Amino acid sequence: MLIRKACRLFAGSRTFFTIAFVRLSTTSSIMAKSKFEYVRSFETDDTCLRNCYIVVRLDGRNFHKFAEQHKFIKPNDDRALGLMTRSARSVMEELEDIIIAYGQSDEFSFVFKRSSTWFKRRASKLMTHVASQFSSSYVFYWKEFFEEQPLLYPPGFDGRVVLYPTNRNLRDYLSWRQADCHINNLYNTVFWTLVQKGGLTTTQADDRLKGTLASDKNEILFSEFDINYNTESAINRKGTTLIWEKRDETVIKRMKLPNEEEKEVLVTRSRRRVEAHHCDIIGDQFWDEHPDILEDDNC
Ligand SMILES: Nc1nc2c(ncn2[C@@H]2O[C@H](COP(=O)(O)OP(=O)(O)OP(=O)(O)O)[C@@H](O)[C@H]2O)c(=O)[nH]1
Ligand SMILES: [Mg+2]
Ligand SMILES: [Mg+2]
Repeated sequence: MLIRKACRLFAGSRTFFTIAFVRLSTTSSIMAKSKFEYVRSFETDDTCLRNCYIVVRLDGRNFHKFAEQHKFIKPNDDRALGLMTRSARSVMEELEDIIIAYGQSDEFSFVFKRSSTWFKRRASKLMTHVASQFSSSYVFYWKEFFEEQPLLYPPGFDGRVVLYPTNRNLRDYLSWRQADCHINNLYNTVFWTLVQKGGLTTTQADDRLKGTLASDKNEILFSEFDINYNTESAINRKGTTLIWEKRDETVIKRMKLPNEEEKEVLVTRSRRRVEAHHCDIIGDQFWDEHPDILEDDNC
């Protein structure tokens, strides 16, 4: 009522209207904010424990079907592995504090350094950033690897966060993933060799391999197909490990010194780059050769 009167009195004064409107709307939005703000307390604290390595592992959703529909080569498709590695590289380059990543098949694990304070160590933020950067990169770079094969539908990746307090725990985690790569790849290699070269049906190949040990599988490959498993592609046997490494880079620069003509000079500088390795990470050699990856347990 009072406001309406005041409005009539000051009709024509734009300033008054503006001030009154701003005051009213501010008051009501403050009231609304305080009324609704309690919902924030429903958010749970998902801060990762300090001094632990934070591992985010992604895995392709229903990639059995995705691989069939996109005609992935069996048992290993270099295009698919290349695209996974390209996407993981993009995650490492875009997101801070990832010291090492390990991938095989449709999965990739990313390890954040122990002392990372990125996103206040909030598990959900870390995981969703990794998953979304990886997924969008997978789609973005698809054509670079699959050329004529169209992407038929948007792929998805699930994510989980696991904390490892000691260097031994972290190394054992990575060893577990590499052992999984080895077991699956040996099985898949023999299975598809029996089918593709041995003429067995998939059911017959499955039956033939029931109860066999790794040594039996190696023997089948060697004696029946002349294949030495140890000389098969390291990417497939060992998976892909990505780490940051310093490399010297030489570029040509045009320079002009006072009282001299402009000339081209070679400039060498050291740059950090994500490098891929396809080697054993279970033994000590890799870790001895790259002592900067792990932080001291006693820090
Ligand atoms: N042909 C072929 N298939 C692949 C390749 N890489 C991954 N795959 C497929 O992706 C699957 C990945 O296995 P899982 O992650 O255990 O299973 P999934 O079907 O993705 O199911 P969820 O992860 O539970 O959603 C494999 O079983 C293969 O069918 C490849 O290079 N070639
Ligand atoms: Mg999967
Ligand atoms: Mg998987």
